[in-house]
Amino acid sequence: MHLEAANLAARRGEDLIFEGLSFGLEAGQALVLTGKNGSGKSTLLRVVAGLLRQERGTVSFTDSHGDTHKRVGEISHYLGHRNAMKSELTVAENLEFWRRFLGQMHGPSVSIDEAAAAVGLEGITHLPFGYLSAGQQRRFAFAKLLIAYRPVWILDEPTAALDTSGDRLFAELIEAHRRNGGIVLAATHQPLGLEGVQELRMTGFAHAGSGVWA
Ligand SMILES: Nc1ncnc2c1ncn2[C@@H]1O[C@H](COP(=O)(O)OP(=O)(O)OP(=O)(O)O)[C@@H](O)[C@H]1O
Repeated sequence: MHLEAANLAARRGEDLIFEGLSFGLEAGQALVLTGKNGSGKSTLLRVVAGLLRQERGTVSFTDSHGDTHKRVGEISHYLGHRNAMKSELTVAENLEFWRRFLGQMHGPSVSIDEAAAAVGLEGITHLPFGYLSAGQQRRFAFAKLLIAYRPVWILDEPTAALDTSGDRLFAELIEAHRRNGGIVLAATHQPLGLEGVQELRMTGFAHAGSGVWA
């Protein structure tokens, strides 16, 4: 399994945000994007997820059978700044919608109740999503990743609005995904507490450098 980005460039409006950006991730590996506000982290994640068209370059995913997919969004979960849930539907209705919409790929997935328990919120899936606190909403947005398997997780500020126990819990769920051979690409302003991840420091306006997470 392999996620490959080669020579990517992306533009927002008139500005070239980055160019010549390449990385490769094998099963179990994670890449964390860091950098100041506006440096292009969300832009890169959206390009990889297929939500934004790149100016140049390619993104591809090769599965465990050696088949290459150009539409990485189809084999990915994308957790953006917004939670992608309807406020007026219950948590269970929202997650059921996503389960049906996403369909099942071969790989580990759990029931809605199990996913709620995994994010520490069992027993409240009957509530409208809009009734929940910001942290509870973020936890259920993350539960979406557990109910339908996708090998690649693309996460934009996944721990925004979370308390300390939520931070730890998300780190454990991400690590479990990696242990199962999953690939993670995440943007963050704070360390996610993940083991052995690579870091890509985004600098914006076509200057990006890479290093190793300290
Ligand atoms: N729709 C848009 N049209 C024009 N410019 C945009 C658009 N969206 C983002 N930008 C610009 O692209 C640049 C990169 O934005 P991006 O959201 O990728 O940054 P980021 O590193 O994720 O920031 P943050 O840490 O604040 O989330 C910024 O200068 C931003 O103003």
